[in-house]
Amino acid sequence: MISGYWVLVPAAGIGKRMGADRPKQYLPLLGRPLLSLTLRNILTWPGVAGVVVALSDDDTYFEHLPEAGHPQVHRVTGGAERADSVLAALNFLATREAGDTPVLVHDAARPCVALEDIEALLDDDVSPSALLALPASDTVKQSRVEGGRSVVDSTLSRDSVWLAQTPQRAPLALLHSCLRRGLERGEPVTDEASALELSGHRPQLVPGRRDNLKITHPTDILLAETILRLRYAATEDKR
Ligand SMILES: Nc1ccn([C@@H]2O[C@H](COP(=O)(O)OP(=O)(O)OP(=O)(O)O)[C@@H](O)[C@H]2O)c(=O)n1
Ligand SMILES: C[C@](O)(CO)[C@H](O)COP(=O)(O)O
Repeated sequence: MISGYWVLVPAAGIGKRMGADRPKQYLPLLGRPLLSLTLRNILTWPGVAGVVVALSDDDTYFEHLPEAGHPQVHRVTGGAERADSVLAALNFLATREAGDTPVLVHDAARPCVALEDIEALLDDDVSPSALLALPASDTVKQSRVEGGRSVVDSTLSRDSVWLAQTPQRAPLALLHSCLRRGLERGEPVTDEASALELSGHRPQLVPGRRDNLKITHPTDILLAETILRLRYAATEDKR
């Protein structure tokens, strides 16, 4: 398993789809702010060299998190889109670490990622450019709009359909150059893998667990709390 990698955490979003009274990364899960749970999870991963969190320039919540004072946690100001926030974190890291430094990018909004998934992504046999992803297990429909309604256009083969998750992994200099290039071209870069793909790379897909959900809508809060409650209980039972 690789070590000495850095984890970049885009946490500068506003959570429009959550529709809460604050950015979703600060909503409570089991009584703790979501971002605190995600950072606490990350800081248990084996071999982490440091964490860079990208925050909104008007973020007044982060400084109150216990992880804000952690020596391994650094902060930068994020940007208008997730990719801009990731680029800000890469800019910070590029002045401090060698270009071959492994980097993992992990959404603040994914607190439930399991250690077994992280270990799978960090395995020595995995490509230096890789991502966790959920293989489609339902029938997959392609839609089109007819008469103002979404209707089925076709049914896709699920065998080659995966839902991208995070962390997504790549060497620092490669990700930095690919992301900069994608943004300069105005490409829709919604994850790190798409930036690499646009430059001709083919990141490896590593099967991830379904419980590594991204907290996006209100119902996801309840799902995540249930996942974490069961996980903590299972950990207690092992003691
Ligand atoms: N300008 C942005 C937008 C998003 N993110 C982060 O990227 C992650 C995944 O993005 P998403 O789930 O879309 O979060 P939001 O953009 O906050 O959600 P919404 O699209 O509903 O506003 C989140 O941790 C979010 O904080 C970020 O760092 N900078
Ligand atoms: C990066 C990501 O988690 C992969 O599924 C996802 O794209 C981030 O959420 P967004 O809504 O696209 O910003």
